[in-house]
Amino acid sequence: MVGAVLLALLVVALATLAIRRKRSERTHLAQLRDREERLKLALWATGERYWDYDVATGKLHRLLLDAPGRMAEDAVAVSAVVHPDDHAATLERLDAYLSGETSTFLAELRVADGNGGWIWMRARGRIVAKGPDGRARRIAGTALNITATRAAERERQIASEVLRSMNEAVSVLDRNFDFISVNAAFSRMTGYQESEIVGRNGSVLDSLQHDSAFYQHIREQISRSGRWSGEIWQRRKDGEEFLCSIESSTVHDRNGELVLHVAVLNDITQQKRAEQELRYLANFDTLTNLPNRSLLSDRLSRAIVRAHREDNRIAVLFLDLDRFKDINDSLGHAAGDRILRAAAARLQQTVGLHHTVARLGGDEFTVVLENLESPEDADKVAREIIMAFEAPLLLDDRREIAISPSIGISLYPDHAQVPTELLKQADTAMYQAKAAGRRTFMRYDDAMDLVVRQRATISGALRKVLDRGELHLVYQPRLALDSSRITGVEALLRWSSDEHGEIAPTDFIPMAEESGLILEIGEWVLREACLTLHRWHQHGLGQLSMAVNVSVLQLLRGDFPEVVARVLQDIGLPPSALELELTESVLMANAEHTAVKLQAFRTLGVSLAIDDFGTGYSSLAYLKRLPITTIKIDKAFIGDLTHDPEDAAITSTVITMAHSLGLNVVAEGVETEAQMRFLASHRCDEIQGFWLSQPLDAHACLAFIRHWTPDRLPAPLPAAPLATPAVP
Ligand SMILES: Nc1nc2c(ncn2[C@@H]2O[C@H](COP(=O)(O)O[C@H]3[C@@H](O)[C@H](n4cnc5c(=O)[nH]c(N)nc54)O[C@@H]3COP(=O)(O)O)[C@@H](O)[C@H]2O)c(=O)[nH]1
Repeated sequence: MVGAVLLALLVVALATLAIRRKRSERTHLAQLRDREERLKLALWATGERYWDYDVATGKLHRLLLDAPGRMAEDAVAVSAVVHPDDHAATLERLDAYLSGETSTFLAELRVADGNGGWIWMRARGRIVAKGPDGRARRIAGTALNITATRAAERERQIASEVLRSMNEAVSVLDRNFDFISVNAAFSRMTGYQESEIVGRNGSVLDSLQHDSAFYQHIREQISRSGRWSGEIWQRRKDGEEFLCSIESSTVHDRNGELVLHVAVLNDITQQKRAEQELRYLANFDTLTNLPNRSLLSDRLSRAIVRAHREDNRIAVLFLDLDRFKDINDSLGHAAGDRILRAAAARLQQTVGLHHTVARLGGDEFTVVLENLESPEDADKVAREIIMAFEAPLLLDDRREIAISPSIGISLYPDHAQVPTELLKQADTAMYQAKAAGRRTFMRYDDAMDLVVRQRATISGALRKVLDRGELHLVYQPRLALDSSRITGVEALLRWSSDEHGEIAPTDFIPMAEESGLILEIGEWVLREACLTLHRWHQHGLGQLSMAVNVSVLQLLRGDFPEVVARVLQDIGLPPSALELELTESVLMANAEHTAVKLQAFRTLGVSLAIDDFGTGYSSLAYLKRLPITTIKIDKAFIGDLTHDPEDAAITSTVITMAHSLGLNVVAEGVETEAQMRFLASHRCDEIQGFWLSQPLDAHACLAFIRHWTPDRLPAPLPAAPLATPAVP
């Protein structure tokens, strides 16, 4: 009985155990299935694939999973699925892991995709089983398809390589305009290295040329429209500002969300500067910085359009500096340039910045006055300009120079409607202002055109003057004040034209100089004057000398000393009987060259006089270095000698100084006895002028000299009770 009970209990216990085992096995199986499901889900979710590698056989067991729950398993030889090019590298990785060099097996390799292609996998694994010898038997792990990631990475690498090698500076900024990356060109351009600028805001480049609202506005525009291009000022790391052309575009993600701003920058400062320089050169005169002819005609055209619309009047003032050529020749071109610059500044200062002042070239300037109420307004400005030039121009720290302008005025709509005509008429009026004695202005009128045409006709007639024999000489005697003796005469040229009547030398000599005809005419004068003197010598007046005027062109001509020598020789006149009169400007033109020429005349025995002394810019100290024998004080000083203490002072000083240099002094333009007395009392050597005699033709002059008696001079000469010179 006890046995039966024990047996029954045993059976029950065994049955219970069996049931429990079954239950436990079921639970275990269920857990396994659950884990497997989770593994499948995890593998599916991560995209990873499970693999198990048998080290001894080289077989690879794989779980292939396409969708949750759909898992297949295969076993393949490694060599059959791994790309042959990746074998060696993969085995190296495996060795590194198995030797303990790395803690995990990790390799990227190409694996056959089953369709004849290859996919890139990143495999990771660990030893899951070891043999009794402790060596790895199985390694298991997961593999992830990284084909797309690798392609993207490669694209990213190529893109960044391209960026790096680009000449244009490129920056990538996030949606807040913080820098994410920049290329080397960007660093070169801005001075910021990538490490310094990444994370900082784009505003770090904002310059002070624009206010912050300007930059903010641009950033808003970029955010709104996704694109922006334009030119803005930016600032480099060292603070230097530069003009930058920027092309900015925005990159969006797949959902259309703004991700990045990419900006391509170009430093266009130099390019703009070059453009500006070109524009400047095309429109401005580089010497004075005033508008040039091209910009002037543009501005004048616009002014005409405005004046037409608003029914206004415009004036064009054409201004030329008096005797600028002489100054330029005598003081040199550098000084001439300084005068032009100073004159330009004086002009602009006088008319104000709201009126256009332009330089047309040389010493010609133009002023455009707009909104004039009457023509007299233009006269007023012209007068102001002339007054402004009363004060000398500053040449440099030590030197100043007095120069006056002559101004011609034309008016729109009164005289012309187009810029070229207005300029031409103002030019014509300016010439009339010059002819009227310089340092004055003239308003254009139609009669002036006639004068211009006459000038052209005269200039044409001048070419035939020698052939037609229309030239003749008159002679003005010179008197020595100490001996009351006629010492000689000055030959003065006259033109009696059949067509045009008597033409003054002041009108035709400049034309002859302009055309070069003065060379031929000058030689004729020289020969004619020498012939006359030779005749007079033969008439027993052997002490007389002849002064002949020489123009700059004659002096500069290479063989003038030879011409003079030949004429004297041809005629048989002693060189000492000839005096050449040269103006200061003639002497100062090309001073070095001139000095050599002058010496050649002195070697020949010809005397040299400086004509019109005091009107030029030479000093007696300078003239001392030239082989001059005589100075002729200009009639401008003599005319006012008796009224103007300054002229009296200058004249007496010049006489004293010239004597100290051993020079003979002749006073020109003596018209009154009072002047003659003053000059005699100040020991002037000789006089010439209407008081003694007008210029006379050869016959009359010879008669005058023959009949000259010294009793016309009161003897002894008393000291002149005239203006007291300020300088002894
Ligand atoms: N290169 C050459 N120049 C010449 C020649 N002949 C004359 N000239 C120059 O022409 C300028 C004007 O000369 P002109 O009209 O002959 O006048 C001269 C005199 O008539 C005048 N003069 C003389 N005395 C008086 C006077 O008392 N009062 C007064 N108001 N004028 C007077 O002065 C002129 C003399 O000038 P200068 O030569 O400076 O002595 C004149 O610049 C001539 O030089 C020529 O052949 N070649």
